[in-house]
Amino acid sequence: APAGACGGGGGVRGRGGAAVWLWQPRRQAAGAAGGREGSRLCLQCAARIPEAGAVLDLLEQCPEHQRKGSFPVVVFEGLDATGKTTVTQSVKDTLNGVLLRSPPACISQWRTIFDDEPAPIKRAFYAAGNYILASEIAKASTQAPVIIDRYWHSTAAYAIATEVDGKVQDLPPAHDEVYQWPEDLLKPDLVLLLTVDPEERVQRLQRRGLEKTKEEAELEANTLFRQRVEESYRRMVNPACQVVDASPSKEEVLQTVLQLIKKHCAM
Ligand SMILES: Nc1ncnc2c1ncn2[C@@H]1O[C@H](COP(=O)(O)OP(=O)(O)O)[C@@H](O)[C@H]1O
Ligand SMILES: Nc1ccn([C@@H]2O[C@H](COP(=O)(O)OP(=O)(O)O)[C@@H](O)[C@H]2O)c(=O)n1
Repeated sequence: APAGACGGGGGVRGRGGAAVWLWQPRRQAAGAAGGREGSRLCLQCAARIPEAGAVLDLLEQCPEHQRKGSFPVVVFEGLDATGKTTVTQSVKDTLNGVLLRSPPACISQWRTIFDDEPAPIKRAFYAAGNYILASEIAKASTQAPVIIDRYWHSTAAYAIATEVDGKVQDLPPAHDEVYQWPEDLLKPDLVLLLTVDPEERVQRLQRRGLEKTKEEAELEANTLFRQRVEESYRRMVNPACQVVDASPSKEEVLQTVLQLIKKHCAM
């Protein structure tokens, strides 16, 4: 496998803007983004994991530079239990849309394997998942509105927040290229960031009572980590996230979201 993909200071650059930071020593640990090429190289390095080969095969089957169809593509982002699953389902039903998620169904059975791997490999899995998802978005958006539960912003925000220790002030500065959408990844029309205050979020988590990912357990325990994820979300640009207060009732949140979609997307 090419040297420098997952370790060492590599000189390789992917096509996407976000690719650059995989290769900068300070940022390598997150291995977060790396665009399509970065995640491909990192998964090649992880050849000892059979599933890495399977993800690579799927990635290779997806043409580069996917283009969106004429229907709107709307992404929902936010911490766990902010209401993404609830609202995406309702929006999909209301708009007769297609509901997709990152990572896409074709690789999601391998999540637990990659979640236990070192950060760069884990991030390469999620990054590759976004490029595979882009093919599905391209296809679906020629037929109907596409609603997506997590996409690139999740991959980037969690990776940035994982790599940095400490306070929000220790994040890469606003306008840093880590907050840029990768050039080679299909862009949505609208990204909505659902936010609820920490107490409400913990209550929702408890009410739901599902098993948490390791990272989500940490999120709950670690206020600083949660703040870094949220702040990273807020710094993402091109496209930026529109912040939606998701603390009102499910019906109210749905109405707010539908209004925003109507306002920002030609339908
Ligand atoms: N607007 C809301 N008000 C109160 N509870 C909500 C609201 N939206 C979602 N919930 C509840 O909060 C929990 C987490 O919501 P969910 O949609 O699973 O979040 P996510 O997909 O972001 O993890 C669920 O039990 C859900 O029923
Ligand atoms: N596009 C994505 C989606 C998820 N992820 C990772 O998956 C975790 C969220 O998984 P989850 O099971 O809580 O997601 P939901 O089912 O709550 O949407 C985040 O902590 C990220 O590490 C990612 O990096 N990129």
